[in-house]
Amino acid sequence: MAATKDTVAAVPASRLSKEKLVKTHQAHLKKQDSSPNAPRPVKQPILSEAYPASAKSIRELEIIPLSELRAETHHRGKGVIVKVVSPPFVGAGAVSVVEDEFGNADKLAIYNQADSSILSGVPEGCVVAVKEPYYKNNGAENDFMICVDHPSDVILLRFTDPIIPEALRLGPLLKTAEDWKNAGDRAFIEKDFPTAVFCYTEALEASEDPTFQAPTYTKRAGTNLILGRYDAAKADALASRTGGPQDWKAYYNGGRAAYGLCDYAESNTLLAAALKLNPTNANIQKEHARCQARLHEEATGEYDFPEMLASLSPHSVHLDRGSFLRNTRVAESAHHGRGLFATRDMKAGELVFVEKATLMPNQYEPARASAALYALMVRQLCDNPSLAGPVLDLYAGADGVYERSGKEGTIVDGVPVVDIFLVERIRTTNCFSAPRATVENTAPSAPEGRQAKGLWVHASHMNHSCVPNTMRSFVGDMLISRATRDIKEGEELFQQYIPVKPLVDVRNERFREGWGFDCDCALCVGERRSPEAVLVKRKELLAAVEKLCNKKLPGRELIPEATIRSVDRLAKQLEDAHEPDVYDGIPRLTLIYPCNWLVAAHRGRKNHAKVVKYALKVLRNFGFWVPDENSVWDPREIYTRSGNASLMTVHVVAALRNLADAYKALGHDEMAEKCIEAAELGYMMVTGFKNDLATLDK
Ligand SMILES: C[S@@+](CC[C@H](N)C(=O)[O-])C[C@H]1O[C@@H](n2cnc3c(N)ncnc32)[C@H](O)[C@@H]1O
Repeated sequence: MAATKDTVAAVPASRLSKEKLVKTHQAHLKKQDSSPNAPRPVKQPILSEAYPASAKSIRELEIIPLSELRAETHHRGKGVIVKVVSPPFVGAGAVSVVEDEFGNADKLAIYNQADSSILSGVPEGCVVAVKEPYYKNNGAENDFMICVDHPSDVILLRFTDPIIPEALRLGPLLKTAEDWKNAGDRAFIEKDFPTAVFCYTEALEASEDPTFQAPTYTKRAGTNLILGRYDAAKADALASRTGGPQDWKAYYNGGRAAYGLCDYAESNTLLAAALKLNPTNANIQKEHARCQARLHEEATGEYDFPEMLASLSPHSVHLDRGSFLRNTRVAESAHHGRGLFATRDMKAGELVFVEKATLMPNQYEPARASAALYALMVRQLCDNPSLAGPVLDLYAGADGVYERSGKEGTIVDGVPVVDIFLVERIRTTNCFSAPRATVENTAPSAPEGRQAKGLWVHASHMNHSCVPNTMRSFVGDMLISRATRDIKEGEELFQQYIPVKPLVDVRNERFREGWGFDCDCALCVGERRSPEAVLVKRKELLAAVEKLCNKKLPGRELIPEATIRSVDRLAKQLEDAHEPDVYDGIPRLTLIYPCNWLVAAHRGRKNHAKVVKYALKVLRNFGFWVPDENSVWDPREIYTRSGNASLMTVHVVAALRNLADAYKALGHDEMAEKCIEAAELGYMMVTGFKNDLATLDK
């Protein structure tokens, strides 16, 4: 058990000796050598064990010897400085044997370092500082280790850092700036990019000569670009300028780095400066044109969605596209905290916004998707501190659920403070599941399929409603949001967090568990007006009708008239259990399943008039306006005349399509055509762009 504020844990009576530690470690290393390419698991944080990242500089902490570490204790206000005396054993983290200035040895486990960090493989001989270390038992009685969960709690010290105690000091390994630069070049050629960055940094520290510094900055910029450390690459590129005509390279690299950060406006400025100095350079021209295309998408929302879909492959789900966000803005919400709002009127079906994922790993394996997103979030926050602003600002649960120090994302001791428990809370509260492309999996009966998990910062500001005015879909890592009804400027935009369950208490249980809220949408508020006895009755009738329907599935067999009559009877009872004053203008979700079943059963028997009857009920029960054969109506009116409490789903599209088929069979061609047009508009809301309704059958 961890020591609390009131209890002080004891210093362990005995610990493993250095000899024993090294011997066991070497045995582990031997095993590792025999399977060098084993995949590295991700150690995902357990939120109930959360503790904050150190927000202090190592220079503010009291440095203590390893022998003073207490078991199961977070040593607040303290730090240790140790030399790594073994190669690392690399698994979910990197485990090494370390030694302090007094000759005490211990085990150090460093987790959550990205491959781009030199600390992901903690080189033997380096000296590190662990801030506010967490010391814990490792199973056996005298087996302990320092466990570093937060990546910013461990700092690689430069060899010349005066904080290193005399006994651990090696002095600089290499003498001159030129030596370090050459070492960097060698590491670069060997593709050891983190070491190359380290060596170029030492080279830059060792020389003040601008004619040496400029090309070294250029080298480090290029290496950081390869590592995806775009903030650092941009800073290095700009630092490499000399004021001469060769600066085109600095602007070019800076432009590429800004592009990597999806800051296309800045990228455009830098690339334009590069072009000015070197107008005929084909690489700059190409990057500049690419940047212009992104700016065009951001400004207009013009995308070639079919081409984007066609470009997806198992290796490529990250689309090189800009985000179109200008129809929306973040502002305070009457429902909860911040929300997303319309900045202009939008028509049903129109693009509300299109957002490129802030972070989405190409990992659709259900068992790995969450861990992969978590690992990517940690890596990117370490590698590109400018991301911290938008990502760490996201909602992470009610105040007090997880205390922030306020230092998260700020640079302390040269690295951004990254709190992995906060990252995990933000992930669970804000991430979306995304299929490779929504259109590939829309058949109403299709199983959910493989989904990646991703973070879309802009979309994350949207609150939930069970009867939302927008619908999201995906093509690769692009989230497409479309209006499901006409939206007025200034209106709050809502989305469904998860598919809503028919029973009000069941679905709200999910919202409470996942996000800590009770929904106050028109449907939930309305349904809660039903007396408890009626809620119970509906629950029972729903269970009974589902049981009956599940016995025979209309897609597979011809349903006997007697069974249809039984389902119809129960559906009628269920319908009667909806009070007209409560359900005026809101969906009756418990009726969807039996009505869909009845549509399919009657389709199987070619009872077209009955198909029309029950498909219209499906529309009604999703809260939509129901067209009338005897009146003049426009297909868009399905979405525009339905009030503000309809629930758009692929079942609505399927119902409209079934209606169209049945009307056609009955000789009502005009109704059939209008229903098809309405279905096509609805299918665009569901899939994100215009798609052939026939893909519904795949
Ligand atoms: C992804 S965030 C949405 C943005 C959030 N409102 C903010 O202030 O940043 C999800 C959180 O918003 C809140 N939320 C979302 N929809 C809500 C609703 N309909 N009613 C109350 N709270 C809601 C919940 O606390 C949920 O955990």
